[in-house]
Amino acid sequence: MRTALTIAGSDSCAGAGIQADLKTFYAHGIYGMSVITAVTAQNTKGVMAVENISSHIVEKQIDAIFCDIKVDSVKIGMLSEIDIIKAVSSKLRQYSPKNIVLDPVMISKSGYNLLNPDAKDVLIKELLPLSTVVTPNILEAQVITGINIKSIDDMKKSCKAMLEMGCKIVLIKGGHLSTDPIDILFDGEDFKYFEGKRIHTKNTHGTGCTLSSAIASNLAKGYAIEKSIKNAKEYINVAIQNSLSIGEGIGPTNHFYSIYEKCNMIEEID
Ligand SMILES: Nc1ncnc2c1ncn2[C@@H]1O[C@H](COP(=O)(O)OP(=O)(O)OP(=O)(O)O)[C@@H](O)[C@H]1O
Ligand SMILES: Cc1ncc(COP(=O)(O)O)c(N)n1
Repeated sequence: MRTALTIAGSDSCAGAGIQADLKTFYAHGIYGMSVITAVTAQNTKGVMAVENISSHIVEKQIDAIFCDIKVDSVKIGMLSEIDIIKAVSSKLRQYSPKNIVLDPVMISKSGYNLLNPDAKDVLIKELLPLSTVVTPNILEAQVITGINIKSIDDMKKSCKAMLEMGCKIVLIKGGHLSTDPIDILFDGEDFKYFEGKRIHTKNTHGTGCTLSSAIASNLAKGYAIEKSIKNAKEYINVAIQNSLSIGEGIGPTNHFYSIYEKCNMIEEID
């Protein structure tokens, strides 16, 4: 059984964060584990409150897992404070897992700041270089690089800047474009484009979390990065197509056991 670990915040309505990640791992046939960095009180309408977990307990959760279980892939989501970012980066340096997918979560779809702005530079310095792939959305890429993104060319410039800042591979997601979404992957040499048709729904709570944990699931199975992203894009498409109109706000993506059968992703390849 392959395993994946999410290091992220809890979302009480389970559309994003730890809960979305664990559902995604399960749907891929991966044994999912979690290190909780914050507890958020949120629903489809917004985030009402956040309580961070102490960096000491974050470290202890990471130790508890790595000293006992082989971890094939790590996905990192919401880390809101400097001491938590430092604790996670130092523990990941200690255990050096093979695959790390960093989703640099900053602001929720409902507009709540999930990263303390003071912690941005530490996130960049400590976690960008440690990660196998970093998956910012357009706004996050803008905040990280300072490059305003209005076009595909701007996305490419931003990709290059992210590599100069220490990323090994970056995937800038185009969900927030006004056109059909296009995600761009850059490894320092080639650009790869993942194009899709926009699904017209307001229910996209947790799309970024779902995509990054689907990438982590595929890496855990042994797929190379490009194939992992291709599979993850198929997964997020089905999850958005079947997203749920529960609650009054931005509803969640939906996860099915059958999705991975449909995408033929049950096998482990190495
Ligand atoms: N309406 C849509 N139709 C099709 N694909 C979409 C749509 N919205 C987002 N995506 C895809 O979903 C993935 C996540 O992209 P997005 O830009 O929404 O991430 P995000 O803003 O980080 O998400 P989150 O707000 O959950 O953190 C990308 O692959 C993107 O192309
Ligand atoms: C705990 C947690 N992590 C991540 C997100 C981002 O997801 P979204 O942008 O869809 O609100 C969130 N809302 N909550």
